[in-house]
Amino acid sequence: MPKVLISDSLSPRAVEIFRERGLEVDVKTGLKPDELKAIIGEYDGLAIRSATKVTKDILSAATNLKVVGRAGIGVDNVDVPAATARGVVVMNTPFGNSITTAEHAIAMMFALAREIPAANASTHAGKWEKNRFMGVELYGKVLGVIGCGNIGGIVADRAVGLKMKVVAFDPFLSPERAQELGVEKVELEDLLRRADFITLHTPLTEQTKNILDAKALAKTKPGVRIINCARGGLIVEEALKAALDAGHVAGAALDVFAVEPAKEHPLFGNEKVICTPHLGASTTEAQENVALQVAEQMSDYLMTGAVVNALNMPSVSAEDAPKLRPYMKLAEQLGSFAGQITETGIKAVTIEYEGQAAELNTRPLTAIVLKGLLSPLMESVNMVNAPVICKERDIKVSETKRELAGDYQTLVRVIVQTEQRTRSVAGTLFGGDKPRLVEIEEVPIEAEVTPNMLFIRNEDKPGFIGKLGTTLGDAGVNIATFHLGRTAPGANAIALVSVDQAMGEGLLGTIRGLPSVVRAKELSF
Ligand SMILES: NC(=O)c1ccc[n+]([C@@H]2O[C@H](COP(=O)([O-])OP(=O)(O)OC[C@H]3O[C@@H](n4cnc5c(N)ncnc54)[C@H](O)[C@@H]3O)[C@@H](O)[C@H]2O)c1
Ligand SMILES: O=C(O)CC[C@@H](O)C(=O)O
Repeated sequence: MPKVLISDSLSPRAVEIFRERGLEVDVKTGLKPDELKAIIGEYDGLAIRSATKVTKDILSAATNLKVVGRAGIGVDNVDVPAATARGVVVMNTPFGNSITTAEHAIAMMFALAREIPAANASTHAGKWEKNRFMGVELYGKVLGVIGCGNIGGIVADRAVGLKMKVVAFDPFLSPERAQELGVEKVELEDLLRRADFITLHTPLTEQTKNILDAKALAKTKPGVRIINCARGGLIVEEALKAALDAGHVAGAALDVFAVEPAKEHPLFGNEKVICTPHLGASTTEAQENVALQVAEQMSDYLMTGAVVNALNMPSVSAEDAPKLRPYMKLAEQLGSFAGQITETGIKAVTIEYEGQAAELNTRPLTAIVLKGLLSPLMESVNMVNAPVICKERDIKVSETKRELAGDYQTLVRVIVQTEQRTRSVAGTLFGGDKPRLVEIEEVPIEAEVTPNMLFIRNEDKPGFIGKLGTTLGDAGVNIATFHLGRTAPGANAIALVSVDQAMGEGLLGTIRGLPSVVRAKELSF
């Protein structure tokens, strides 16, 4: 039974769902990195929010870990490349807290416009400072949205409802989506110059880090108010302090900080600054949503192989997972076969899907072909990191799909182009779920893949089969099955022999020395 650790505070719904789905679950929050490292090896899944840092070091001890599930959006607390390298799927819940976070940004904007926190504190202190707090209306003001994805889009929609004019900077925002939202797509400089309020909703990336630095802040409209409910590193906090102190920025509302938890900060105590402790996603509804989603996604993956919302792996729906299962086996066998008969550097791989196979979600199949292909050539390859390894090594990967599959209702063919030649291997499913090889290097054959196999390219001449059988028999190697194929009588032929044990280089050398043998290779699966 797969075992999951919940290491941050998640809604109790997550525990219920894991148990209902037949998983064992432990809840251990507030673990120090060393404490997490000491126990992570026991778990197949790790469910987190933002407090747990899933570092390379933690992952190095995660010997059984298959999936990290982030109950939320940002995965900047997970070393995704390190997880990918170890074959750990990283999932998030991209929509579960979007409305809640957008509402927090809108609440922050109202709070800034009317200085509600300071007025509240003053009134509680019995001061009744009616003349001290003079706010501004939102009506008719320009809101600049930096990052107009899920959350930015909801903020823009709400702001349009408040009769604000919304301008958005987001290189990936399509003109159609901008029109649909009723926002004007602008460049960053334009946004900075025009906005009365600026709200940030991008992920923290190399491009967005410090997007509001001293230079950018200097270009903003005097009296601008800034809201950040995305990530701390988007604003240079010292530059913001200087702009507030100079009176250029009228106010800032921050839910996120460069270093969290932020227990001390140069902006704390400043009346122009409103702070919340990363509460953007903290509503009952959002926490139920993300806990439920992450538990379901992780359970699906661990119990059925379905993949949803993964950042480092193609999606596989729960409906597709059982259909794909026999194909996954076939695809891995084909990839492994091709990898084992390939002797020189791989330049390109083409995976052809024909007939029924062409109608499937082929991305996971291609990923597992690549895993099979690379496994004989290097260590620690899995279907999560195999596509990345191919990219890093300039191995061009392509897929083709065809409706008709010749003699077969369904066919997968792997074509590997090396520095010297092209090799191919194809297979089908017999009875819908039994993988069979049906073509090797364009020669038709019909064989089941078994743990130990001998692949021979030979000249189609009499006497070859007898000599091979005698050689294997003399070496005490039992033949389980023997498959032959050729393109025409006397032409190039292949033999694929399933044997009951590994053979070793000595015996293989003898086989290579037999008349008619062009090439012999021992394969293991
Ligand atoms: N405060 C919180 O509790 C809280 C809660 C949820 C999400 N978040 C943060 O909010 C961020 C946004 O979430 P989302 O669901 O809207 O993500 P999203 O992926 O839907 O949207 C992000 C948008 O940023 C845009 N973007 C990327 N690079 C950009 C750049 N260089 N300049 C301008 N725009 C750029 C993208 O095109 C995308 O449209 C998350 O990454 C997360 O860090 C915070
Ligand atoms: O889990 C949280 O409270 C914060 C979540 C938020 O930062 C996110 O990226 O989804």
